[in-house]
Amino acid sequence: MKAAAIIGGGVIGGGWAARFLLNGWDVRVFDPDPDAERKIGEVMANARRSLPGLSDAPLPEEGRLSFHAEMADAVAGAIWIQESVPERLEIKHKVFAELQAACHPDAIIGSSTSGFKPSELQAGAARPAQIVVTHPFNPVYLLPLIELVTTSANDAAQVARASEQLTELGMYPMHVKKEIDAHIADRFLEAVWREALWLVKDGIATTEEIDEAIRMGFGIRWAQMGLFETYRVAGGEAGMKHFMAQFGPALKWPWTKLTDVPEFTDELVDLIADQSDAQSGAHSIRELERIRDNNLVAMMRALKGQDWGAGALLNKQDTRLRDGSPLTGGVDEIGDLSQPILTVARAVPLDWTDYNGHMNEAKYLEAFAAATDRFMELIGCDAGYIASGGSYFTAETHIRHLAEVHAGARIAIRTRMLVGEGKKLHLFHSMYEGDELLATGESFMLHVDLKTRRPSPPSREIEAAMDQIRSAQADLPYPDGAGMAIRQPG
Ligand SMILES: NC(=O)C1=CN([C@@H]2O[C@H](COP(=O)(O)OP(=O)(O)OC[C@H]3O[C@@H](n4cnc5c(N)ncnc54)[C@H](O)[C@@H]3O)[C@@H](O)[C@H]2O)C=CC1
Ligand SMILES: C[N+](C)(C)CC(=O)CC(=O)[O-]
Repeated sequence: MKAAAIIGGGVIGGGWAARFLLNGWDVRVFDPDPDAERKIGEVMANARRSLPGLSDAPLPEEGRLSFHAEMADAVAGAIWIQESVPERLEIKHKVFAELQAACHPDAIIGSSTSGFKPSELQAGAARPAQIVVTHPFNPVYLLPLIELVTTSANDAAQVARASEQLTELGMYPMHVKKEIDAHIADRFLEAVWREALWLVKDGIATTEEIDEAIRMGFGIRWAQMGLFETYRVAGGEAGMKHFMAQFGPALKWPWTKLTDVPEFTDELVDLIADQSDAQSGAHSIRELERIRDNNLVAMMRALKGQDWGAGALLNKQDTRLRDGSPLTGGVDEIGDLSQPILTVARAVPLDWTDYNGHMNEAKYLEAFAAATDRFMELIGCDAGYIASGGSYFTAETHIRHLAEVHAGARIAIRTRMLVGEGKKLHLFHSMYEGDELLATGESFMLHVDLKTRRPSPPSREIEAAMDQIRSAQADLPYPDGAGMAIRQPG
């Protein structure tokens, strides 16, 4: 089991703790705040309902979380140390000195700093080469980008190791080789924030109007294509050169206040805080976090469907998680066939839940359909076979709901083949959380010729795989709840 030490468990340290824990790492926290344990507990509750369901593959089991009164204790055995203490250079230097006196010299020390250059963090350190910037984005448990900023003190092997660990955590390490204050993304965010502050100060727009201007338009566009790709499209058929020729001159017009910052007078701070209260004060911060997480999960899962941007990254992570698991391969590769076969193992995504606060009925069919697809693949009815003209069509389905299922629940589906002979395939799926039976789904399918759209016998290989499963499962009793119909109560 890998261990990470979290030094500073506030907004960002808490998010890092969740990212590591939910990816199977043990996490050891040091934070002098007596409320740190409660705060991380609340971040974990949000993360547990949102992060695991981003994946359509099984995540490792959650790691163990522990809190330590001494920094030296927290770093014992840690191969990754993530510093997320307040953004003050003298505090960070003091923390690095204490850390390096106690931690393993090969452990990576990543700093969450939003603005300091790695050379500033490394200055005066006992082992400068051990320290890199790993700048995350809030919420760290959902957003993949990490700006990995290094100096010439950091060797290539260390940078590769850091990138590898971050990738394993489902993140997107972007190696920023040329250090600069505030890295890449924060320079951008600061520029936008400065401009917004002027718009409020000058009475042009309220905080709410500015947020609407972002989220009703270019914000959605940025989330999927960024800036340059969006502008390339906006240049029409002539592309980027035409876009630059048309809109470049406006950059010199007096549209922006650029690097000027409005004075943070009491008046300006009150104006912005009051507008923000009027805009969002009906919700607590935890409620806003949950709304944000619901939206982020829905958007990222939509991008998964397009295999694009952050969604493409999630798909790659699913492939890594499935690799070597019993959820890939054919009948000869998955081992014991004598028990119901594991066909799905995943967490329930937030966007599978509904107004009743539990998994929507349509999603049971989606989960059981995934189990059927996996079973078809297992017996040889995979993408190649389907492309050659054979497949199965479902003729009848019956679902029973036996217990409530909530967002983040780690479910497993085990599948019995009740009939697998000739063109007939009759499956009985059981959905569990741990040992608790949550639902069953029964499907009757017919093998078809995709050209004639008529029932037809499957290939010899599929018949042989079904024979193998049938004989391995011959002694299993007929499952409880199979072959039922809806009856009149009483
Ligand atoms: N809040 C944000 O949106 C982002 C912040 N960051 C960076 O993350 C770092 C932390 O920021 P936040 O989490 O927002 O701050 P925060 O104020 O929420 O948390 C800081 C935590 O550090 C603890 N702390 C203070 N002195 C400590 C020490 N000597 N040893 C251990 N813990 C100590 C505090 O008790 C507190 O829990 C900063 O460097 C910041 O620039 C990075 C990305 C986004
Ligand atoms: C405001 N901030 C500079 C601390 C923001 C970040 O560093 C990244 C983020 O999450 O927006």
